Amino acid sequence: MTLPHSTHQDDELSLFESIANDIADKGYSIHPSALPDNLTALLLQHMTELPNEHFKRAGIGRAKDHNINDFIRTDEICWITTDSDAGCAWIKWTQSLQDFFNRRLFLGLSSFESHFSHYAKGDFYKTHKDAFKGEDNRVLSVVVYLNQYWSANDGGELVIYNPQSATSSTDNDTIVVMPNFGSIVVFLSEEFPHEVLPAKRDRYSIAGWFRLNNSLNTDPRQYFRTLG
Ligand SMILES: O=C(O)CCC(=O)C(=O)O
Ligand SMILES: [Fe+2]
Repeated sequence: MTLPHSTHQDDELSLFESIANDIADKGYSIHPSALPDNLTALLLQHMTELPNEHFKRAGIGRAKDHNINDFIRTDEICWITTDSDAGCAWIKWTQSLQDFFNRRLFLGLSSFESHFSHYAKGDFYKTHKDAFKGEDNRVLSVVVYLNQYWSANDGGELVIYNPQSATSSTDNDTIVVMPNFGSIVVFLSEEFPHEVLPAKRDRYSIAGWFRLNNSLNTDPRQYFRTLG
């Protein structure tokens, strides 16, 4: 008897299901080498071929409070648009994930924004949250990594801290993620302080955020178990 092959759609659905379950249970989800290989490779190729002048020093804060701060983060970013095949393929994938979250968790996510990040040797991003209660409409953070052959000596780990505890690298609840090719991390933007440790070689990633429409006066996150 031949078993039916699992299709690309089956794989995608079970990945999305697993991410959604994790988010509902514990507020974060980590999947090593889960982004489809062809998409990861396309994104890496596009990112490394982008001219240097497309990358700008990343800032912190939004709009009028936006500023560059060498003590907090030193990476360079380039916002992702549909101007390239790679950008289109990525935005299509994130749209499917957004639709899945909205169907499965009734999150009411209405938009997505994301940028490539390049951390050169020595670059870091100190502990921060991606959104602040009542101030921002970023709901879910998504990070994917594009680095082939990353080793434990290359640094650049993402460290995610327990929402309840003060930041300390000896904390038992601390999660350390290597920025390996195709790995996906998703977490509730307001809940988890996190940082990027200094990279010891070029580190390529995408950081993105699913947002809620500002005009909605009911925030569906109230239906989640409170994490903090
Ligand atoms: O690249 C990472 O591992 C995380 C980046 C990050 O936290 C951010 O850009 O807000
Ligand atoms: Fe972040």
